[in-house]
Amino acid sequence: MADPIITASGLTKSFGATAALRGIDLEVARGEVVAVMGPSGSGKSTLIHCLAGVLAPDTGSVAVDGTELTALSADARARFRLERIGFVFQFGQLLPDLTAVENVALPLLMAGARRRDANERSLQWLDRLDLADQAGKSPGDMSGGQAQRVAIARALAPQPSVVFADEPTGSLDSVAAENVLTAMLDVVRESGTTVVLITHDARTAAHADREVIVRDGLLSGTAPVGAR
Ligand SMILES: Nc1ncnc2c1ncn2[C@@H]1O[C@H](COP(=O)(O)OP(=O)(O)OP(=O)(O)O)[C@@H](O)[C@H]1O
Repeated sequence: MADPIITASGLTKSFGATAALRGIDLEVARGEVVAVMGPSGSGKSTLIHCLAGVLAPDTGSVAVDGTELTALSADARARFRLERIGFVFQFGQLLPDLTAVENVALPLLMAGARRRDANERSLQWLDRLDLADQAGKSPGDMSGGQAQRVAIARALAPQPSVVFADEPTGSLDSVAAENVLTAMLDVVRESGTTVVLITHDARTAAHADREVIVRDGLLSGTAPVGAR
């Protein structure tokens, strides 16, 4: 691969007697959108947690955007995640007492931005996700799809090297899921952000550039979307 932003090799990870990853090699190109699929319990979440530096693998190495994560201390990995990695979860995990604009500004403030700049950038990202009119609302006063788009704005606003998304539309009905996914991928492709997303849904995976299948802790296949 010409310009991989993620290079993982020989990843293994066990939890007690459970071997969650049993030797995974994976490269992801800069700007690529990769869908990770596979049965429940096959190791998908463990894989993206290792790629994102949330978990340290037992063996193997992970490099993201030129930084060897497996050589960093837990503290240094946490700093790296804050500055360079975005996360979107199935349930947005927005802070309920903050407004949309405050939720999106939070990681910018934590990374050292001034409040005024953080608010300005936060508003710009909300606008890009068609949420300008929701900026002052708290998550409880929005639809599930709107709240998920706020979570996406929050993940993208710090301009991370890679966004990891774990079932980002899994809690939404199919119409809302399609809208949220399309909104996310529009801004992702426009900004050239790399995305690795876990999904059980073939329609969601169809929006990616490539599918990667995980089975029993191993990659059982990888193919460009549309090639199957
Ligand atoms: N923190 C943990 N402690 C113990 N076992 C774990 C832990 N995390 C994952 N596992 C086990 O590792 C295996 C892989 O789990 P993982 O969550 O990576 O699978 P998954 O493919 O993401 O599943 P799902 O699609 O259901 O979310 C499973 O057998 C799971 O029970």
